[in-house]
Amino acid sequence: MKIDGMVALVTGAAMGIGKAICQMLLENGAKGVCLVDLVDVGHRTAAELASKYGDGRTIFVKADVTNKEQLEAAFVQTRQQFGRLDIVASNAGVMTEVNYEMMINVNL
Ligand SMILES: NC(=O)C1=CN([C@@H]2O[C@H](COP(=O)(O)OP(=O)(O)OC[C@H]3O[C@@H](n4cnc5c(N)ncnc54)[C@H](O)[C@@H]3O)[C@@H](O)[C@H]2O)C=CC1
Ligand SMILES: CCCCCC(=O)/C=C/[C@H]1[C@H](O)CC(=O)[C@@H]1CCCCCCC(=O)O
Repeated sequence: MKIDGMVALVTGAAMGIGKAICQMLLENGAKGVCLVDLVDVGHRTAAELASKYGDGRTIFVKADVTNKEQLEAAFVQTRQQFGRLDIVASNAGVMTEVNYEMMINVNL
């Protein structure tokens, strides 16, 4: 897939598969990537990717994907920062037997 110049938003991007998706997008020419996650580690991940792939190509928005207002704010900030939004990777997910409702809300 040709992604030169495209802008992406990736949820659950602070670590794991989400972080790897961000790396893949940046390596393949994405103009910018918005990392969305509810943990502060996302700040460090965005900075690490910026130092590797170029300043101005990543932003981090702290948001819980189950919170409509926070998630919408992430979409708005992405468009404000990069001027467009082409790709959304809905990657955030949890697996827990303790809080089934929360698991469904995050994963769906
Ligand atoms: N690792 C695996 O073997 C498999 C993973 N998956 C799916 O792939 C996705 C990523 O998995 P991993 O990278 O292994 O998980 P991970 O646990 O390493 O990373 C998940 C990220 O999602 C974030 N997150 C969790 N709840 C959130 C919320 N409410 N709002 C925003 N961010 C939230 C976490 O803070 C974390 O940074 C998940 O959806 C998982 O269900 C599916 C099958 C297998
Ligand atoms: C197949 C189990 C792999 C577990 C290794 C792992 O890294 C777990 C990651 C979880 C992450 O923290 C959030 C998740 O949802 C991941 C677990 C996904 C498990 C899928 C199991 C599918 C199946 O039952 O075959």
